[in-house]
Amino acid sequence: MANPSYSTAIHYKAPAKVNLYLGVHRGRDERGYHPVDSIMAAIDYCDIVSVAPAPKLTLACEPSVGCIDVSNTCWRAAIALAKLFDFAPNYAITVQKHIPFQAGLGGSSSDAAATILALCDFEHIDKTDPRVMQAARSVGADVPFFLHGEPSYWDGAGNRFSESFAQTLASLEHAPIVLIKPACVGVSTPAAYAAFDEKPTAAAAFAEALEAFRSGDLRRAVKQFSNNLGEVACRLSPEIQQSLSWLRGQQGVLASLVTGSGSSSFALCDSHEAARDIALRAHECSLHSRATKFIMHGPQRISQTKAHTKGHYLVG
Ligand SMILES: C[C@@](CO)(OP(=O)(O)O)[C@H](O)COP(=O)(O)OP(=O)(O)OC[C@H]1O[C@@H](n2ccc(N)nc2=O)[C@H](O)[C@@H]1O
Ligand SMILES: Nc1ncnc2c1ncn2[C@@H]1O[C@H](COP(=O)(O)OP(=O)(O)O)[C@@H](O)[C@H]1O
Repeated sequence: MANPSYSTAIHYKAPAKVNLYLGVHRGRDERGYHPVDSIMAAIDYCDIVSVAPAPKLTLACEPSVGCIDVSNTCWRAAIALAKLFDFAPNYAITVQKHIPFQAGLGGSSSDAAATILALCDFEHIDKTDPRVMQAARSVGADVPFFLHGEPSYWDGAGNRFSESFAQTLASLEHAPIVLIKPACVGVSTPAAYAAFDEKPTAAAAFAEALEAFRSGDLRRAVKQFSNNLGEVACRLSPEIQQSLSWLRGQQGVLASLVTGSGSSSFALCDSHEAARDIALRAHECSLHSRATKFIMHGPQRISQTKAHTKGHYLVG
């Protein structure tokens, strides 16, 4: 693994997301993207992205995600930002992967956003410059969300900021969440959208959901949690449907849903204890699980000590 000099490296914690509402609509735009209404929130389950100056652009992921070049979102993010701001992307990027991939948790999008933010630090780029968002958008639909990081509504292809719920959903901060994922089951995002095209399912009424999220009443908002791409994921894999049904039957669950294109599902719980108990029981049922909490921000810079302590990374 390429090892950036930790004395000069910048480290970011890159959090995962869940979709609280996802409505996918028929049709594709000129880039092949479906129109969506997406309400996302970040959770405290993080990769660590480290960036250091180097003779040329290099990338390493540990453990491997099977792509360390142009097919990796961090690589694409570095190239896109460098082109827009006219600098040479001579940096070594390393990613400590903790967020499972093909899981609907947006790990690769968050890694890309963290890469962009670290390069902005090195290159003294104003992070509010619209070209920073442009670079994010060019890498993937969910990358712009991570530059904001607060619970928010995105439309277009899911990459156009529409509305923040940071104020109305302030009570979501630190709220308990449990994630579960059938072992060895992943869903490719393009495959999920292709399966949607074959047999589109209608999105839940969005106007009602939007009103509930705006109301500031979390109990009202949770009743509107919905994801029509999750239905597609359940169709593609019976294990996802089974794990979601299992989750729905657990004590302390306020609302549960497949996130994004799957394969993870999540539940907002009535206590951290309930979330931890569900995670333990899921583990006993051979499901991957993680109890954690909602956060109100995207990737955040962390100190060298936190990022790299004798090879162990402090996460979540
Ligand atoms: C489904 C969602 C929900 O948040 O997330 P994940 O499940 O991947 O986490 C997103 O729409 C995924 O966003 P992201 O993972 O960034 O997708 P991208 O890499 O940009 O796109 C991968 C492919 O998915 C399809 N795609 C993506 C977004 C969209 N609005 N319509 C699409 O049809 C396209 O085929 C595209 O080529
Ligand atoms: N930085 C990255 N981390 C993880 N996967 C990546 C990365 N860059 C590209 N990929 C590719 O993207 C695919 C899924 O990305 P991911 O964001 O984890 O999907 P999802 O959000 O649906 O879980 C992986 O199978 C992998 O091949």
